[in-house]
Amino acid sequence: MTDRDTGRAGHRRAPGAGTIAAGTTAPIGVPGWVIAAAVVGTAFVLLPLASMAWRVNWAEFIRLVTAPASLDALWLSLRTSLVATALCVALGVPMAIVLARIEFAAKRIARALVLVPLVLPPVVGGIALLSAFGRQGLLGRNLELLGVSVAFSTTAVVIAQTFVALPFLVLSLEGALRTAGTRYEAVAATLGAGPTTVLRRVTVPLVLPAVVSGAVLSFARALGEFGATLTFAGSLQGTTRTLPLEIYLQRETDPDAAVALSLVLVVVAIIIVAFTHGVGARPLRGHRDQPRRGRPSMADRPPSPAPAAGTKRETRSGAHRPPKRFELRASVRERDVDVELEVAAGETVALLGPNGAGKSTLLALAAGLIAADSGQARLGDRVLFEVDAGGRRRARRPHERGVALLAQEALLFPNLTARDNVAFGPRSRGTTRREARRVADEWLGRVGAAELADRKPAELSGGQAQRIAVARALAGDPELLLLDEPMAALDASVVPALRRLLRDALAGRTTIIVTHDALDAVTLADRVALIEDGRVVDSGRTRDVLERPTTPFAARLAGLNLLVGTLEAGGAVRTDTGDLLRAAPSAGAEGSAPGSRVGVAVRPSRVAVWSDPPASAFASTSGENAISGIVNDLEPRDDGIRIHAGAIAADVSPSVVADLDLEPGTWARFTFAEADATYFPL
Ligand SMILES: Nc1ncnc2c1ncn2[C@@H]1O[C@H](COP(=O)(O)OP(=O)(O)OP(=O)(O)O)[C@@H](O)[C@H]1O
Repeated sequence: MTDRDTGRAGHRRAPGAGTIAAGTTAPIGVPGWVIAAAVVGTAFVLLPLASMAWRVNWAEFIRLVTAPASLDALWLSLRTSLVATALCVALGVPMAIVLARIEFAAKRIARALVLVPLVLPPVVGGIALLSAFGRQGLLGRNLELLGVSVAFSTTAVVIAQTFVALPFLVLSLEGALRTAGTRYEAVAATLGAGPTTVLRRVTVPLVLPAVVSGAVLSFARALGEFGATLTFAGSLQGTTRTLPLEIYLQRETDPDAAVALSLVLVVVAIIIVAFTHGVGARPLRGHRDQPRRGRPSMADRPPSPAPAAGTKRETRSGAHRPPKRFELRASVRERDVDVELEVAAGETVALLGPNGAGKSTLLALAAGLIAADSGQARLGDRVLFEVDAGGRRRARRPHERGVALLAQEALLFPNLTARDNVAFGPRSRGTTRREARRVADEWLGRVGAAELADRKPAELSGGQAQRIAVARALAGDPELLLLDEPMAALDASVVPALRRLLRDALAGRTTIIVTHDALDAVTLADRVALIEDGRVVDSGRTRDVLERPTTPFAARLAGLNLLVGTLEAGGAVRTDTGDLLRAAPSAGAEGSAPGSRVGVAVRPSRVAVWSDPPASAFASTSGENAISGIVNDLEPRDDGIRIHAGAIAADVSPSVVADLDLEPGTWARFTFAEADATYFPL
């Protein structure tokens, strides 16, 4: 059964959770022939290198590699490769960011062209460079007029090396950026960070290992560059004759020197590869999936409870900006979402709906993470976005909205400590470093995480990380707080403490909380809005919506059966499936006219189950309501078994299921008393 069917939160796996833990080897073995082929492959790579080491004239080695011409070449190679690497980083990082983060029409073509030098024979690259920068080249011709001669200079060596090495950096960094995704960047923007701050404090630190390994690979490629350099820069000792060129020349005149210098290059290559693997193997991690072993620290325990309070309104929330009213009316055609929602100043609205209903889309519209095709949103008297009749869009960017988003996962920035994570919002909004840290410490104290301030996210459990994420979202004092299933990814044991924390923190704040859990709606929200198939289908006081569900989803959420039908004269209800039911009118339903559409609600625990009904007149003679149907699901529950048959469900004990021999496909009769059912207008 799916979440959509039940309307309840599906169990979401913690990242990395699984039968075989990440990092372990699956105990299924590897076929012997694969191992044999791998050994042959390894020998194929190592044999030439080992042979070269064997050929080296060790007695003369030092003299050969320290000859003036060799040292000149080595020194030139190192200098030019370093400069080329710096150029690769300076040009390649922006190129990779544009390719990974911006959608534009000719993107595939642009990517293919950028990567061409990777597959081009280097000599062809050299000719291309001559065509651009040579004396008669497209640019070179003009440079010559200015007295600048590029070809056959050390500058030409750097250009040739950069030309062939740049794709390595772009390729590895673009892949890393795609893998990292944009979720951290979206969170940073909603905390108030502008694009440059997001790039500097979030994106680059996240992919730093890829930048470093890409740079090292580029350096290695630059160091080994031969064909393009020879064609474009020539072979002038001390000016353009790099180590590979020197080796090539020496091969004719002094083979021992060529082999010795080759070995030097091999050693440099091995060091580079080892270093790249070391860096690449250490990706930045988010929080741990499991709590630390050993004695639980204070911070592993739930935070101290909020001050005793009767209702959400009465709880203390600390000083913050006056709350603002939020209004949204928007459509997103691609997702078939067309929603309208208002949240009063200081109110918390729980947004409930089945999977794919449009809840996250609504939050993304409010946060500015996706664009609407029509409509507008306002926060107080500020317009967040507006699409006019002609389709022209005016929108504040996410960091200009004063809207904070707390997602299912904490998404703490892995490179920052807990304190710096919480200080991120205030810092992004221009607060001094000192003040931001003070605010961060205050919030960490409020969420019961003061002693975690200096830990990195990788040293936190999921519950701890989410508490710090709450502090981070609130430290920037947002005018609208968006919570996207903030407890869905957490272990059940830490949920009550976080719910208490939120209950305190949300008081007096304009908040939308997406949840699958009716308990969240009851304990945290003033009002609920139900969203189904991209439309808000119902909204109202939490109690009212749950007591008088108007859709099957809402009924399931409230743990009620909902039988929809038409009111008949005399107060009975004829359901859409033809059953005649008697139920008490709910408050406000007394005046309903015959022929009006009504819903009948009854708790599954008040429904009795019988084996296949022979007596069709049972209902009218016994005073009980009766519905017959084919059992389509048996659902284990904490206190028994829920039997589903079409629109009705009944909670019974396992012994009843055994006695009646119930299983999917069998007929059963479901009965309930008139006094246990209420009807209300739809
Ligand atoms: N990135 C996307 N591109 C295109 N369509 C999307 C994208 N994300 C969601 N959708 C579609 O938009 C609709 C609304 O999805 P949304 O994620 O807002 O639902 P939801 O109520 O948040 O669901 P869930 O409870 O599963 O998170 C769905 O039909 C979904 O398939």
